[in-house]
Amino acid sequence: MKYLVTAQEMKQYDKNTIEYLGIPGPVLMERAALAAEDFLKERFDAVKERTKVLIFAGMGNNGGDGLALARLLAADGYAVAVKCVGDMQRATKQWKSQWQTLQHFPVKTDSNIAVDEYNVIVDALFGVGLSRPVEGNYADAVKEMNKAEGFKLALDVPSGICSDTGRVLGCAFLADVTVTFGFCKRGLVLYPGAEYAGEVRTANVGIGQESFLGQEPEMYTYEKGSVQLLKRNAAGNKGTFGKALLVAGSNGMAGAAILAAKAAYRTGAGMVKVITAEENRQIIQQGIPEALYGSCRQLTESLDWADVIAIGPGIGREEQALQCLKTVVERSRKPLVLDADALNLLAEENGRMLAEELRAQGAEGRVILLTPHVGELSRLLKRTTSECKDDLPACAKILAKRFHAVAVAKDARTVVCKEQGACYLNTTGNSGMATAGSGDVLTGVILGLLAQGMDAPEAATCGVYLHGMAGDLAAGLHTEYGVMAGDIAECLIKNQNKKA
Ligand SMILES: NC(=O)C1=CN([C@@H]2O[C@H](COP(=O)(O)OP(=O)(O)OC[C@H]3O[C@@H](n4cnc5c(N)ncnc54)[C@H](OP(=O)(O)O)[C@@H]3O)[C@@H](O)[C@H]2O)[C@@H](O)CC1
Ligand SMILES: [K+]
Repeated sequence: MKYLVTAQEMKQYDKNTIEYLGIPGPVLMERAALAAEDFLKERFDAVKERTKVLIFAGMGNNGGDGLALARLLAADGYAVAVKCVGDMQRATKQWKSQWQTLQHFPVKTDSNIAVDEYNVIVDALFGVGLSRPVEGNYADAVKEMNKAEGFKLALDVPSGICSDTGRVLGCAFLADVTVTFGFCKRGLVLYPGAEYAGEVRTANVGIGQESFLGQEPEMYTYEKGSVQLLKRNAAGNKGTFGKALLVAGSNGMAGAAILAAKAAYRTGAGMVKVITAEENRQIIQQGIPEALYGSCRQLTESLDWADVIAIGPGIGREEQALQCLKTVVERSRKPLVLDADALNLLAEENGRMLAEELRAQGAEGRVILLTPHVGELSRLLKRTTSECKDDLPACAKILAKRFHAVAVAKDARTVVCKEQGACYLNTTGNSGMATAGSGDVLTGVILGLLAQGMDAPEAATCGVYLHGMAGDLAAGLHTEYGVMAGDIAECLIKNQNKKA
């Protein structure tokens, strides 16, 4: 597990480290600068004589890191220059102290620095202290850095990227690599920040879990290779691995049901039964002969049969779909995944009572998982899609609380939230997965994991991770252009623990 922090959390952990653990701020700053220097040496030591480093320093402690890095590099024999941006009178105490020390080292700091003479550009304008859009001299500096041709390194956060949301505030530095200090910031993983950050290296500067003082970060992700599936019972039979009921596919939408059912099997479910429109019988039985088939009339008895249920992929919004949803909600209390049109129906006026019923069931302890994409989320929360996109974790949390459920908010970086506790942000997957049917596969994956007895939050996080890994494998075979949902289902669980 890897923590992802907000600016406020990071500042609190800095403060705890200094005030409670007794490690002085200048020590942390020195370690931050040393970590950045280590990285540059790893890349450029072999061509040291030809490496000229230009550091743009703001007036906060991020700028202080930049000054400390300039000193370390100069002492190591690199050609270094520093361009200060901002009013030195207003610089932080640590900045001023770094500036004084720097005067004893051969670092160019005068005003006539020609940017095109440097082949490494370091951005130390703003870190977690960015509080408003970048404008004026700062915006000019960002543009100058972006225009320069050299290798681009950001210290802590690319300037202009909001550490919490990954949004661009005004304009932002486009880095090749970001060396971030202590913990990875959320904004380096969320888009568009992730694109501006380039490759992210998280450096240990002496701020660790001891600095939480009981307040853990509210977001985490899985590192590649860290996801564990439930151990399979060698003596098990198909009943051992769970009976998964899938209500999916209206007339003409059999594909959604096939994809989800396939994904549930590929993830390890023992038995999958598909309840779908009568017209789909033949195509389902040909498309996935391993699945049991039932018509909508057999729904009630199938609810008794099932261990876990998913409803939504391809069901449409017609009366029959609403009736199926009503039956699933009212006639069963078994773990339930709601996706696609099941969510749209809940968001509509004639699904309002059903949504209320579901909320009440969630409050009484029914296991509910909701898997909306941004559009479905916006309908459920009655917010615009850009409001949801701009702060997906916050919106997912609202949904989880409203339904006392696990919310899986799907986007380029999918978020999983429970009512209480930390959110999971997924980092596997690629643009190839933005393709029809990809969400149906995810529903099947989560259903398959639930069927095997995984608890709901874990099935959601693990499911999203595995789905993304399968998408990455599929992109390896077909490129991000060529991935189709069926490829994702085919690649499930193959080498899911392959390291990056
Ligand atoms: N604590 C520690 O010991 C450690 C800290 N570390 C480092 O410190 C960094 C955080 O430092 P920080 O808190 O000083 O904030 P930082 O990002 O430098 O910027 C603040 C300055 O920018 C200004 N400002 C903001 N937005 C602006 C805008 N749009 N346009 C113009 N000005 C703007 C803001 O002005 P103000 O808002 O106060 O008017 C203030 O002057 C952190 O990212 C890491 O690199 C590491 O060394 C590890 C140990
Ligand atoms: K920076």
